[in-house]
Amino acid sequence: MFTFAVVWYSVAALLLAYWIITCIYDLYFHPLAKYPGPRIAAVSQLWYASVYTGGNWPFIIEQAHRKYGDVIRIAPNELSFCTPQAFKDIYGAATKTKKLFPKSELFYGETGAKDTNIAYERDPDTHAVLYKLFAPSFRPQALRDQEHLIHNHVDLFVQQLCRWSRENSYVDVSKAFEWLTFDIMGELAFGESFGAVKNGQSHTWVSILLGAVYSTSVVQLKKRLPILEKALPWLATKQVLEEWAQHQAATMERVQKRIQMDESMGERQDLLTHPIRSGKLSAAELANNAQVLLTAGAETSATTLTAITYLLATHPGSRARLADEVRVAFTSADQITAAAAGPQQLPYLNAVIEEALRIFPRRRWARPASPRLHLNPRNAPSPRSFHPERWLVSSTDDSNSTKPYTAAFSIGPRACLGISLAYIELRVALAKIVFALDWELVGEPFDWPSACRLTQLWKKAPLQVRYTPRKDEVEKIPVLKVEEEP
Ligand code: HEM
Repeated sequence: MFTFAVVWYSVAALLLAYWIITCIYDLYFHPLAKYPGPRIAAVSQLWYASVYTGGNWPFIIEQAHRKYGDVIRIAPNELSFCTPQAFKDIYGAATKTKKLFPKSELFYGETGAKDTNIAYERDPDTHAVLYKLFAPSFRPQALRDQEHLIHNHVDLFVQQLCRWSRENSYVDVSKAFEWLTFDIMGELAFGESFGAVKNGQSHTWVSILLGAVYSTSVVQLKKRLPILEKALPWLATKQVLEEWAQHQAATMERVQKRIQMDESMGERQDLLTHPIRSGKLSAAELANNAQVLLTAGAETSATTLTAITYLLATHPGSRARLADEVRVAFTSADQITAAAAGPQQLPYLNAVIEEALRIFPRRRWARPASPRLHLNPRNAPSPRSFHPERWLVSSTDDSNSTKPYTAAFSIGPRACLGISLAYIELRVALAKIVFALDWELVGEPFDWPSACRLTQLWKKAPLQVRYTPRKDEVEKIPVLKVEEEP
């Protein structure tokens, strides 16, 4: 007799049979079956999802590459590569024999007009239009014109590092560098700083942005696990949704203000000057792009500066060598400029920056070649060691050593638009801090990189540092010119 129970059992048995057959197919007959990797990753998205949501993505992917090799299967239809050649093939520009490898739709989801921005846009033609609008603001002359703003922020920051260290006995640099870089990007994109360094605390706009980015990492998985799409409204709390709506409104307000300021800015240019004057983007599109410029530009530089601080504090020999280089090259802090801190002038400072970018690359990327290639021992011997000297090998050296291949800013048509700006910030900030201050970690030593988690962006573990002025140099640094936050 037909009962509901029989129907349910039959449906369950059919589903189970279907699942078993799919697993057998994925494991033995799928076109990717020959690639090694965790067995569970070959048959389901669950491995990927659990690794990603736990924040340990880079560490586990690196371990998996160490265990299984240079090409590994990380999901039923997905491979991860970690060799320089694969990186060049995947990220490089299209050629006569090679098509462009687009950003993955699994990563960015669909982009409609509402979502389009320079970093997320997948369509090459639409991206090219946006690129033409934003690129002029990142050209060398445009950046040179804005460099003095960066100096104002860095000079104030150096003074504040001393003040905070004196008053609180340490500074959590994981936060402090975010204050600095978001203030700089706020000034360069919205025409006004967030005033976080001045006030010694995060601005609400930034806290909500970072909070939302960290807490919505699960959104990244909705294309892989469609069930999440239905569950998302329940996963995000009412408060998060309300805060996010307020944040969007505040972004729009800042952009409207920036548009109104445009005429009074005269010759002065910033990152939005060209897109605004082109008249090709609506206020909503400008706001969306400004937000992505801030996130792409500030969090990345802050993470790199925090990583450099940790690496130098734990490698006193490297710090002493860097201090020697900087303190011999300059007799006062106002001689320090991005050009005067370039690779020809300060090779060791630039080697330190490259080495930190190698060890602690930016977040997970939208295509399958992993930046963990930086930690491939065939690319960089003893890859976990901080060894800036590996960047000082010259092409005329007799030894067999070569510089590692790294691509911290990516390559090809979707490479970082802000690379020159990033180097200006990193060189100026590092040179000025090293010139004026000494520093030491506070508390029990710990492995800071392993305590950080990747949830879309790096969620950095607190890093407590005590700064002390080197002689009287701090007093010589010009005092701040940053406007008060209204
Ligand atoms: C240490 C600092 C930085 C690092 C390591 C870094 C790294 C990267 C990487 C790896 C990408 C490619 C991402 C992908 O393929 O998914 C990228 C894209 C981008 N970055 Fe940066 N970045 C840094 C600083 C900056 C700064 C200061 C800005 C200035 C606003 C910026 C703006 C952008 C933009 C707009 C894109 C998207 C480019 C496009 O798709 O055309 N970045 N960055």
